[in-house]
Amino acid sequence: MRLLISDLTHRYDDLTVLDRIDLVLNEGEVLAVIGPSGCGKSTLLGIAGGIVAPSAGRVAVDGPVPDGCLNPITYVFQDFALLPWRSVEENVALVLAHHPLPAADRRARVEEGLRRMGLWEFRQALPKQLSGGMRQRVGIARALAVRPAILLLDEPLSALDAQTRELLMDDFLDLWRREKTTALYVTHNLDEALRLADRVVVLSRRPGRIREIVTIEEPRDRRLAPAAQAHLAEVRARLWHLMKAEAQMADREIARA
Ligand SMILES: Nc1ncnc2c1ncn2[C@@H]1O[C@H](COP(=O)(O)OP(=O)(O)OP(=O)(O)O)[C@@H](O)[C@H]1O
Repeated sequence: MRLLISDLTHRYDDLTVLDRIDLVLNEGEVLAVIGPSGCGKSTLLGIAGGIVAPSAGRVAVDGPVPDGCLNPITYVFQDFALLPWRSVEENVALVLAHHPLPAADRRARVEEGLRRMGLWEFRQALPKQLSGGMRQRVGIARALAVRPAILLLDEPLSALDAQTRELLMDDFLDLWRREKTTALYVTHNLDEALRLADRVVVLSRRPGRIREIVTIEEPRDRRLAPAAQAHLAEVRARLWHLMKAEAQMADREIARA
């Protein structure tokens, strides 16, 4: 399934946050969105997920809904958004609560999501008994339980320390190696974008406009290999050059406000 965003503009009252965004997320593609603080990245994700109605323009999906998919476009949140009084498996099951499913199918989906994220042994734990990384794995398992066609990830690793971020990135890579994933991935972090994305969309400072879309040619699996480093360093320099000027200007605007 593809996600098509055309001529999208969004305003909160007088504040224009996104300006004429045209973007296609292709099936099987991971598209990272980076840009300075406040440039409208989360708003873009909210509009893509149907939570925020755009002021102008359109978001459409194209292609058949895959078998077993209960919610074609599904979120993974930055702050995990788990219910603290529910166990891991109950948190995952929650997204299935409003779907009329046979009990066996419900159980199978929960188990599948938990196993895919290495959480099966922890199914009866409460969120507070888990590390931050494990909590985010629960958030991902919950998203997977609906078998989404498109994942929307809003800075999913930003609440985690650097080591845990590395581990979670490995989890994403494992998951995406095993099965085709289509994802829009908002991040502040250039290194995450360079490890995980097929293409990187650089937004300008607010109002967010597309400054450039940079393709990372190196296959994801080979990005840690020495032979990939020259290409990745070149892409990183290009992305940083684009981001730096925007971030500096955004910083000055925030300082003046
Ligand atoms: N519901 C809202 N009502 C009014 N203004 C909002 C609302 N949501 C966001 N904004 C403002 O819109 C702008 C864009 O916000 P958004 O969260 O989309 O940016 P962002 O790029 O994701 O920011 P960050 O990188 O800091 O997370 C910000 O100035 C924010 O304060």
